[in-house]
Amino acid sequence: MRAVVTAAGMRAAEQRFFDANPGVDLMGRAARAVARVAAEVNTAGQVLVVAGRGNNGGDGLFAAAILAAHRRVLVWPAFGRTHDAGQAAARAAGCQFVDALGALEALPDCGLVIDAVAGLGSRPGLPQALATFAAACDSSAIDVLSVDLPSGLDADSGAGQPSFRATRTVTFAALKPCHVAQPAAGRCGRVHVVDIGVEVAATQLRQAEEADVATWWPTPTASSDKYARGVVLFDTGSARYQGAALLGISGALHAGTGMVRYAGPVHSGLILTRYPSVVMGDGRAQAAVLGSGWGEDEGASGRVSSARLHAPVAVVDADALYSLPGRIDGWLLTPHAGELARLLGCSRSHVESRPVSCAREVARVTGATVLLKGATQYVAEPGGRVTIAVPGPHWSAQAGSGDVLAGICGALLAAGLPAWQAAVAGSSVQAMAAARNPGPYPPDELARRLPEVIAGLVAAD
Ligand SMILES: NC(=O)C1=CN([C@@H]2O[C@H](COP(=O)(O)OP(=O)(O)OC[C@H]3O[C@@H](n4cnc5c(N)ncnc54)[C@H](OP(=O)(O)O)[C@@H]3O)[C@@H](O)[C@H]2O)[C@@H](O)CC1
Ligand SMILES: Nc1ncnc2c1ncn2[C@@H]1O[C@H](COP(=O)(O)OP(=O)(O)O)[C@@H](O)[C@H]1O
Repeated sequence: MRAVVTAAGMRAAEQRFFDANPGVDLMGRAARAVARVAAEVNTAGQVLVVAGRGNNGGDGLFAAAILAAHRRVLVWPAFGRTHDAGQAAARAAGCQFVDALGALEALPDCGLVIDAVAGLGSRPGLPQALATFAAACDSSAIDVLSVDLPSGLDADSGAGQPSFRATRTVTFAALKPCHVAQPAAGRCGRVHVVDIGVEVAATQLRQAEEADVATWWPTPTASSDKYARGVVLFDTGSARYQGAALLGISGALHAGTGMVRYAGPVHSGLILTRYPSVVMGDGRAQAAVLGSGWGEDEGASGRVSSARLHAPVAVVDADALYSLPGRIDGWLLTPHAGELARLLGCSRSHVESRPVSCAREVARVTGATVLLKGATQYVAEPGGRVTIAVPGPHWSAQAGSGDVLAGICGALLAAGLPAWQAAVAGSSVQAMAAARNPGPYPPDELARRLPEVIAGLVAAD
């Protein structure tokens, strides 16, 4: 699990570090890390460092000085003034200083650009000269290494802004929200989190890693039977959305559930032809999956109440989200941004600009865990902790992916995982299956790829 720290949290951690370790050269540590990754990305070519006025520029200038020992380094102080000591070090090391025009002219002869314009202090957007330069980097496809974050992004949000687009980002001590929340995260490239000695406190926002999913995944033992592994009761689908029932069941079976019961309106012939192990009708279950493919069904609250008679907890998806039976501790809600907006009575764009606080609010009010689906998948617990799932490629943005995901989460809930782990593991494993099978697979085909991903995960654990 990786901590995700806001700019204010990072500055506070840095202050605590300096109070305890006066005189330690943190900038030197940061600069050495930048130079090390720069040398990994591009071993010998000319390097162009774009340096801003603040400490981020200082990191870039000291890195320039280190790199200049072995190769030609150009420095563009984008605002004329830069960090004084950093500038002196870069000059002493023989870096050549250029202006905006010189930087643009030199670009074709460079193998790497280091973006050290702004980091934690970055305001959204770029001034014109930098925007022109960043666009030139994009169109020349040169490697860009951003220090702390691509300048122009806001450290604390996932909002897309005119900014540098990095191939790699070197950040310090912990991830920041812009590294993990889309669309900003898509501009960071591969993110290296470097330990520079600054300790960050445990955070309420974290990002899960594959190793977490491997640790949590329920694997059968010699004493397992179908009931011990968990029974999932599905009431999903409708005459119009029959496929939703098949997709959810596929998710649960390919995620390794002990048994599936189906109590929805889709004809048994259709279900059993595809999945002969499904037991038709109600019965005792460890978790239910409700709502996928219901449509605007009149009987929603009756269907939710009926499921409560058979299962202690449920995954609540799609149209069942609007028929919640009061406080539902231990349950899992799986809205996308539009559905969460309807639950909160606000606009979709409001949810998209404040995903963490919106998901937290619904979790707090209902007592359930909320999995907010989308390009970044946030799992908010009633106590306020939010875990971001392992990210995956955007091919998964298609009708039916959410139905499969509800089924996977149902299997994990039935196996006994707490709702937040079921949500994080379920959404992560779906993303991992998509990442290991790049391309436009239909959601049911991707569900069939889950077993090989899960087998690999549990074997590696
Ligand atoms: N905290 C730590 O543990 C450590 C921190 N370290 C480093 O310090 C960095 C933080 O330094 P910081 O506080 O000096 O702010 P910083 O990121 O340089 O930004 C301010 C400058 O940027 C400018 N500017 C802003 N937005 C802009 C934009 N969109 N486009 C263009 N310019 C923009 C802004 O302009 P102004 O507001 O003055 O007009 C001002 O000049 C941190 O990210 C890390 O790299 C490491 O050395 C060691 C460990
Ligand atoms: N941009 C994206 N990148 C990756 N995955 C996405 C993206 N947008 C949506 N998804 C995935 O697609 C699914 C969409 O769910 P949902 O909107 O409920 O669709 P449906 O109800 O049709 O199955 C979610 O599971 C989410 O994981």
